Amino acid sequence: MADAGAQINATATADAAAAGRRHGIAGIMMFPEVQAVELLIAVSIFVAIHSLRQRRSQGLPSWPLVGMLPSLLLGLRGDMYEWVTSVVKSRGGTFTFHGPIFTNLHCVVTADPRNLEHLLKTRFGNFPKGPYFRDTVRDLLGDGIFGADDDTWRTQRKAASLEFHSSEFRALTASSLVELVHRRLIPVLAAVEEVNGVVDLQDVLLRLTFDNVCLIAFGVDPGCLRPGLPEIPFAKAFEDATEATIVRFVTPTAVWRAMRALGVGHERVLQRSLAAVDEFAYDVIRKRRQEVAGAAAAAARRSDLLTVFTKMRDAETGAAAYSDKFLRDICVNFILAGRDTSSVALAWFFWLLTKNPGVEEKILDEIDAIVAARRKTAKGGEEEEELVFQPEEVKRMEYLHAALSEALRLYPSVPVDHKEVVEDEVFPDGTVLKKGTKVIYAMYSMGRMESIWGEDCRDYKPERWLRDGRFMSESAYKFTAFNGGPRLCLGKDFAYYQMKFAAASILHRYRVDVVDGHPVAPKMALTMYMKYGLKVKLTKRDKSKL
Ligand code: HEM
Repeated sequence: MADAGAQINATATADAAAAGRRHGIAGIMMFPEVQAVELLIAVSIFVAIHSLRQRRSQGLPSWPLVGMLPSLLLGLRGDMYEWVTSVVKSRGGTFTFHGPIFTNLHCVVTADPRNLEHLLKTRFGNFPKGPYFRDTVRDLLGDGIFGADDDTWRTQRKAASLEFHSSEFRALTASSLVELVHRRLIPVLAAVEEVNGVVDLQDVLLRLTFDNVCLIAFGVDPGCLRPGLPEIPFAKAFEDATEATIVRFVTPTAVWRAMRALGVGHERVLQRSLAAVDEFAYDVIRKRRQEVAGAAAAAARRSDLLTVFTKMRDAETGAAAYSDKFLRDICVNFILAGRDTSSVALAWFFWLLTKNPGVEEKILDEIDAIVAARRKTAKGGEEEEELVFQPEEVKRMEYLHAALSEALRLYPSVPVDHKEVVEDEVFPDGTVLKKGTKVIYAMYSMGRMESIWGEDCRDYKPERWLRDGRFMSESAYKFTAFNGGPRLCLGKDFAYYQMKFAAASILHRYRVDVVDGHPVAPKMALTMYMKYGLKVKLTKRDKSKL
């Protein structure tokens, strides 16, 4: 055998030498070219076979070194959410994304309700937010509920849950909304209507919910929603800090850490805006502690989260249960959770109404019936100066509830969410998950799966939520806009109340028309903003109809 090998080698060397002799200097130079071409052909065949195999197994071509990144980049050029939807659908609900080597882009993406139930409820403990998420958001969110797991999360969840279900808190949410909608939102819209102007409704709604959630979390009104729509330093700092934090998710960890250490780029913006957020937060906390310590009448009346948590005492020592830093984290997390979610949902809802006038008619009929019933029972037929919807009336708006749920099904405020696998696991659909795998669940895609909602899944049909005219909720693992299981959105009831109150108050007074030609598209962010806002014109309704 050794001899045969040696003979082949000798023949090859002789052939090569002959080729070199035949071509002289040129032959010597050509020889490496021949090798390069052969190598290129070999690599091309390998890539083609590999890519075809991957195309079959994952629905996307996967290339050596860069994995599926080229497809992702192509997807990012268009509508990212639609791209994910098409891929996830082609794979029957779940697919594995292979990112480039040495990156943290590998993940499993799922839109299968069975997997969602497994992940959010059945095996909840095996799918925490995880250290990657926590480390990335820690500068902004600290140990607050959004990034926390285990006991840190449980303690806050329990305390906040008690508070969210208390009658004082409900009263606060109702009264703060009356104040914001009637003293601020309606006057701002009236001013626009009077001059036949155009306004970005998404911006107005974002201001409304930012002020509202600050009132609930801090007991302080930043005043974003005011005539002239002024820029408020705290709101601006909060927005900048959130955006700079999001950039970290698409930047390799070592890179943003280095940028943070050097104080450059987005990290510089983050540091500056965090300083402004903290200055505002610690100032409010200091004053509130003084108020609580002095047993001031004002503190006794307050039921915002900050006051409630400030009053909590350690059972053994009787000292304040929470540090200033922890109080800051609690408030910042609630503001993040509640500031944009309801407003972007409302923006999509108003846009859907302009496309579906039949739905708007039904909402108006429902509101008209409620208003008519109130007028019938009003003593001596007295007319109110201004119609303010009462909590029990808002509760009776079942069609509106369905129309908002349907908007959230198609445009969930949180379009995708993420978890990390602690121990090796298998999803109910058979997908194998290795320890440390990131799992993305695609809420936006779930609203567009025929397998979940039927052939008409892309149609806006509030009726799918109604049985005999009453709203019927869906499984949280099918309609995942509010998450599900132990981490179900804490603000869900409040958000519905807020959205219904604001929507009914606007629709009762104004017809909202999107400006002709205004482009509507989702922005690629952690929240489902409209990329270009929602430019609208308003027309006063004819009240004599009522
Ligand atoms: C339409 C409006 C809203 C939607 C669609 C929504 C959706 C969600 C989703 C998807 C999550 C899970 C996030 C995650 O774990 O990564 C969540 C969590 C949460 N939401 Fe909401 N939310 C809304 C409004 C609100 C409001 C107004 C508040 C409070 C004022 C709020 C408070 C929270 C809190 C505290 C959590 C964390 C729960 C936990 O981790 O235990 N949400 N929400």
